[in-house]
Amino acid sequence: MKLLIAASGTGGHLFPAIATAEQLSRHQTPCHIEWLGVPNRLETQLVPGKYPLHTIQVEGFQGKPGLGTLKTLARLLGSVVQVRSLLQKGNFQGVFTTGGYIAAPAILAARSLGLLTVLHESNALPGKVTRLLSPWCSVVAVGFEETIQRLPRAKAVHVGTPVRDAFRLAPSALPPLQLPIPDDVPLIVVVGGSQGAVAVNRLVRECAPAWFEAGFWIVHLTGDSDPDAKSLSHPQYLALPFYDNMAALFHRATLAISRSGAGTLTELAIAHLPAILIPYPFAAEDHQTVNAAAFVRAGAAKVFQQKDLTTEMLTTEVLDLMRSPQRTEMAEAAGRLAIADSAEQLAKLIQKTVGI
Ligand SMILES: CC(=O)N[C@H]1[C@@H](OP(=O)(O)OP(=O)(O)OC[C@H]2O[C@@H](n3ccc(=O)[nH]c3=O)[C@H](O)[C@@H]2O)O[C@H](CO)[C@@H](O)[C@@H]1O
Repeated sequence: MKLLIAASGTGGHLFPAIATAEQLSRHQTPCHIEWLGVPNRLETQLVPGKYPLHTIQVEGFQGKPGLGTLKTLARLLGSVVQVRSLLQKGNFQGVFTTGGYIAAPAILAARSLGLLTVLHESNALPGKVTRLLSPWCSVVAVGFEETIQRLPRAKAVHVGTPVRDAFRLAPSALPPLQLPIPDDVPLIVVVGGSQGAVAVNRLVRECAPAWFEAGFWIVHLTGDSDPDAKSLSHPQYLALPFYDNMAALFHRATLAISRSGAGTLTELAIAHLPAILIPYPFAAEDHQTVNAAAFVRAGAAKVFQQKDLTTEMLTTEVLDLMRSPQRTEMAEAAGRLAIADSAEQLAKLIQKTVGI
């Protein structure tokens, strides 16, 4: 089988696609995979060397309809033509996409050629492209069970969201050379999605002295756009713009303070890690709040809106939670949400749908 994977932009779109691609490559009948992305996005760092990467320019529809919308529409049509030609020349049999802007030309081009298309939607509240184009897909795999009801015209199946291989293997210890953290200390990990979260970073730095005093250590993944990322220094504090070995870090951590992107939530569940969630307030249609609500309902996390959360509130909440048996219950609840074999399920679905 020859498959085009259209996944672009953030870790939330790319890591599940890469995990699925790796799973497909393990199949007895190997699957030839090529990638469709956008120039200058994360895929240009993660994909080359693994799969041939084709890039096109795409953008989303923003704001009120007007001249800008017409230009975007014209560009979308242009990109559909480009993807059609790629699919035809390359003799691809199907398309797999993890949604977002890149999914629109990929699904439309595949559909216009009668090719089979599998879409994975990791968010509880499906994005615009998913809502609009899911009825055109052969099958839509969803990360949250509740999403099925939000896509009444699609053939939707709940498979969870695939995670990187390291999350599915026995947990490895944190490499002491990368993160020298004593074995017996309580550890808070702060993560703002694949791009970091400047507002959360600021809040955490203000709360940190009280947490250090309580004996906690902090690993702070700041992202690379925080100008103050290096402003805090303490023996119990390690700040990094990005860290790869999230599986080892989440398995070692006692509590996470996190945005509520679907990728991170899935990993928190697999690592049985309780969390304080602060949804990104500017995420499209506030979808991170809907993701977080599913974890709160399950008892796996607590959620605070950024606009309501003060330094005092977060300081106390963390101190209380780190000392409370409620954390264990939250960890168990997180574990119940985990679908560890999501990549296998999704790879099988693609194989069945596209026909290898
Ligand atoms: C701002 C925004 O709109 N983000 C969206 C984006 O994901 P975004 O990439 O922001 O967030 P996710 O939580 O889905 O994924 C982040 C991924 O990056 C990894 N990571 C993060 C930091 C780090 O140092 N190292 C590392 O490996 C995390 O472990 C995770 O796998 O797409 C997701 C899937 O549609 C959405 O749910 C998110 O709401």
